[in-house]
Amino acid sequence: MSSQKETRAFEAEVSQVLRLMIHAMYSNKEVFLRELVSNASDAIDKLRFEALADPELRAEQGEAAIALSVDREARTLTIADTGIGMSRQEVTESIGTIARSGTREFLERLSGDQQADAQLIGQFGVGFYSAFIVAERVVLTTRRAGERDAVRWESTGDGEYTLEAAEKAQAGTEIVLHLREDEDEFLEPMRLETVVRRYSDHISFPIYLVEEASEEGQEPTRRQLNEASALWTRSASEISAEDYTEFYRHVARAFDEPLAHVHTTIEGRLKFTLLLYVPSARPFDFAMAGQERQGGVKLYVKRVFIMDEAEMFLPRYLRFVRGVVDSDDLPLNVSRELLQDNRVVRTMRQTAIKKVLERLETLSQDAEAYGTFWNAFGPILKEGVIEEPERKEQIAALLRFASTSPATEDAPEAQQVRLADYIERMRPGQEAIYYITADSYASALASPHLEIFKARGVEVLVLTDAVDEWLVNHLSEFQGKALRSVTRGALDLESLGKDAEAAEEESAVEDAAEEAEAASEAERAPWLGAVEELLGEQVREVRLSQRLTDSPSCLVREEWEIGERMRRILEQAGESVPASAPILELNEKHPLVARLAREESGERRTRLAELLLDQARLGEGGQLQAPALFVRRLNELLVELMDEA
Ligand SMILES: Nc1ncnc2c1ncn2[C@@H]1O[C@H](COP(=O)(O)OP(=O)(O)OP(=O)(O)O)[C@@H](O)[C@H]1O
Repeated sequence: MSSQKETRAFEAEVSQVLRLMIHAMYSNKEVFLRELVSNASDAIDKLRFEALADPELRAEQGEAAIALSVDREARTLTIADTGIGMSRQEVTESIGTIARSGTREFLERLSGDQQADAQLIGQFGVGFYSAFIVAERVVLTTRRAGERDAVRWESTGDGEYTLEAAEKAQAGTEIVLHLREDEDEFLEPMRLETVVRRYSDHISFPIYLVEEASEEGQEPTRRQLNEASALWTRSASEISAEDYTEFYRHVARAFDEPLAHVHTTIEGRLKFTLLLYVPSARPFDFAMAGQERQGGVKLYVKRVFIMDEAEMFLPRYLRFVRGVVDSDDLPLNVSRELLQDNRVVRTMRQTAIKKVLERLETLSQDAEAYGTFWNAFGPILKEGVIEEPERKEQIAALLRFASTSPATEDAPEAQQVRLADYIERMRPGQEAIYYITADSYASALASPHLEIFKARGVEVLVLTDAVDEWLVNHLSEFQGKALRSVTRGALDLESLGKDAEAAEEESAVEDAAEEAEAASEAERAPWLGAVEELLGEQVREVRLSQRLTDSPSCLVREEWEIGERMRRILEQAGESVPASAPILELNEKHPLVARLAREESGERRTRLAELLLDQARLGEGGQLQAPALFVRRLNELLVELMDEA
């Protein structure tokens, strides 16, 4: 390895983030210490873990501790840990670049508006770089445990850094902050103590403040600032709300206020502790589909850190949960493979699921907090209905939907209606829970399929998340009431129930609908057969509609068929979906349909029939194979009508 000093440029984004961060975080500058202590604690965890299997590393372990020391004359604050340290390559990778995918996404979201960006960075956090809020120069010396050579990284945070070989007796990392002019407060022991107690009391290892001796020749003294016992091992009554929050921020690498936590120790045949949190915001790198983060919790075995993102302790649909699980029964040398099919893990997982779902139930009694949760993670929780059929009913009770009878008028599209609310509001005699799936609330509301429901005052749930298409396939009923799509199957008007108060207003609508019903029950009008023939394989059947009151036509599918939206979602995901012809329903009361029924010219009948079919396709958000043809037919018809007028 070269011992020469080399100068390198930061990735362009680093300088950008640094500038922004110093500006944005200044009002809360003390958090730099939390960040550095949090990294130090992670590094000690990692060394302890690696040392389990490696006696050489064990020999290198010093006292697992973090030391803060100040040099008043030099105006420096030093944070030293006895953790795993970093190799030269690790330093370049972790400190010189922005490696975390979340950081990239964060940068993409920057708007250029300083204030908005400042807020964003506040939620995001910046880890190591936060040192530059208070330091004009940072010197990091580190030696990876098991390696001989140490490396020194130095930067003033203005676009470049230097790297050079160094000596370091103890494995670990030492960060010297050369404080900016106005930052003398961080040379004060009292100030450091307050900050450590506020943000880092939960850290499992001792954090010492090393104080210069008051008289020359004397040894420096050291004082422990934090409690230094793993937070989850303490009893809940001894842990303040702030401690819980700061611990969450540490384990989840998050900056929000968690919405809720579960903290429980089970002592029986197995002994384990769970400290699990429900975050209030979705982390930046929490993508919804594709290469999303696995989720999972930190696994400790008898208080020793074993792994991050241990996903086997929670199901996929709870992958937003963060926290720690600590088992007394697993072996310290446990591997990911071993955890996959393990009795201890299964028990811990079942307890975790039960506790988290119960906690969500309690949380749901607080509409505001639950709304925050739902907006961040609702679509993920919905996966539970699909993933875990045994708990389907329990999870379904936690779901919230938008509805045609919104809970709040100013945000009608908000997902706030519980299935139980819906059932409570059902009209007497109404048999099913009706829903419509669509790309947006607005497009759902404009759907012709909703006409009869609107006319009858029947509430319909509006499902706009992609996962809803699967959800409804797996949730065929709730509390004994079937879930039924308004776009599927034959509609039995009786099943919509009656509303005694609105009976009179309804009667006109009902009369019309009943007439249609009578007509469809009576011998099928021959013109329908003729239209069906004209449209050929494009439709399975043409029939009179009970759904429509205003629109002339709509498409309907059978319960078991793949709907138009599901087809689009699957096709976008690159899956081919076998074509199936829908049923075309026509509204006999509509003048265009009436005209179609009595039209004698074969050519005009074809044109009208095709137009009504295309309109129905557009009405459900589908695409026309030949939009130009649709336009031509429409124009021809308009011109003819103008001529007639
Ligand atoms: N004291 C340390 N000892 C060993 N490695 C460290 C230390 N501090 C930082 N690192 C390494 O540098 C990486 C980047 O640290 P940084 O604090 O910038 O981000 P992070 O810890 O990954 O995430 P966050 O921004 O949430 O803190 C860490 O993931 C770790 O690998």
